[in-house]
Amino acid sequence: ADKTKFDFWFGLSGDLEKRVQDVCGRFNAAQGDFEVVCTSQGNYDAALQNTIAAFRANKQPTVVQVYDVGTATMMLSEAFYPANKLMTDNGYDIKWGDYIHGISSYYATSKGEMFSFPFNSSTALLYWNKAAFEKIGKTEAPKTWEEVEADATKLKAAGYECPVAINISANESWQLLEQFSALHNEPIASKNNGFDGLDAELVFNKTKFVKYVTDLKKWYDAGLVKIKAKEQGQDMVQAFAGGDCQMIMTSVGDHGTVAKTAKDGLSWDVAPLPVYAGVKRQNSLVGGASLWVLKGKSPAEYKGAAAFLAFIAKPESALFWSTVTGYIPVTTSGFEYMKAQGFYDKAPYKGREVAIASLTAAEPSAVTRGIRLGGFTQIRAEVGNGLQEIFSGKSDVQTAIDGIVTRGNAVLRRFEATYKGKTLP
Ligand SMILES: O=P(O)(O)OC[C@H](O)CO
Repeated sequence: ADKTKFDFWFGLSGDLEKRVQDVCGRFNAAQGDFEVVCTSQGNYDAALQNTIAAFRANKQPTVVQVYDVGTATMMLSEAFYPANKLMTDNGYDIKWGDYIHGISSYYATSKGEMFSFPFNSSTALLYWNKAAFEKIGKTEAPKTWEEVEADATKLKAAGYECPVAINISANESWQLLEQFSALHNEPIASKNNGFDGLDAELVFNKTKFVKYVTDLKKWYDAGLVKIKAKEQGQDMVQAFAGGDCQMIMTSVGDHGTVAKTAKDGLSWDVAPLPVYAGVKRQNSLVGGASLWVLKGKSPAEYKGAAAFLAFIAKPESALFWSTVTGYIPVTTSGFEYMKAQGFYDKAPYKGREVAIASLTAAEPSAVTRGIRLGGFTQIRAEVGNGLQEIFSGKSDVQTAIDGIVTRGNAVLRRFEATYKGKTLP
């Protein structure tokens, strides 16, 4: 019999795009009834925007990967088939309690229902060059921002031209604003980062974030921080893997890519992101994306989607996916299976446990559960614009961050008006 084909659109690109294709290939090889056709949309923003546009034209895929901060937009969109309902309708008994609580709670409704499947979960980490640190007499990564400044100064004096590299596009709102705020237990927005109402307002122009960006700019002016971008030939991950820059902050999802592309002999490791001295470290935010099923497809396609999602949820799939990327397992059974297989005892996977330690450093607070704000793609774009203004010297830090908040709040008010009378589920 002919196989039922269905589409899966996703946001990951580069090496991670190939790894998603590996997962699709494994599913297609594992059974004979369905064929998932997987297509990268280039990045997370595009995956969400293209899906919304396709939905309007009735050309949507059956399954789509939506990043963490797209959750509110999806939940209010009425474009999806709830994951929990899809699985029940197709005869699967998914143990939702098997999903690691900090991960499932990011995506769950206020009643604890799961409308999407956690897939690639991450957090941001500090990647550091051990050999360079040895040159300045250190065997450990800096734990505070004060230490980062001191270490970067010494690295610079020792001849390292790029002690810290950052990217400042919209995407890095994640590390620079969102993760930083969570670690310092500071809100991004009122109403518990939006979880408690569509009338939330951005507040990060009045938090420690302002001091942080002020310091980053000061360190940039002193040559301790360099800005990298793919458009200029090298993004920060490439700069780190190439040994050109000694510290970066990026997703543990990039761990596999760094391991694979690191220049010969590069000695490196990962550590939790630093916090300012005297701050009690909070848990970092769960990053990554979840998988949503869209409305308007045939029963056969839904059967395929359910089989695909059940396949991904298996412990063996967790082991495969985590091994080839850097993403953390999203289920307890996956994590236990990986430990039983000795995964974390082997280099270079050892360091991956740092991500779990960072995510569980404290019981999540009201502002470290996640972010649930509408239109967050546009808000991140505003964060990117504001950072550009600051680092190009066009605007002072406070003025630029006030501007991000004002424009971001306008995005939130438009979203609220679109869904007038509705509340988050
Ligand atoms: O780079 P990722 O996949 O860990 O995702 C980072 C952010 O959570 C995306 O919103």
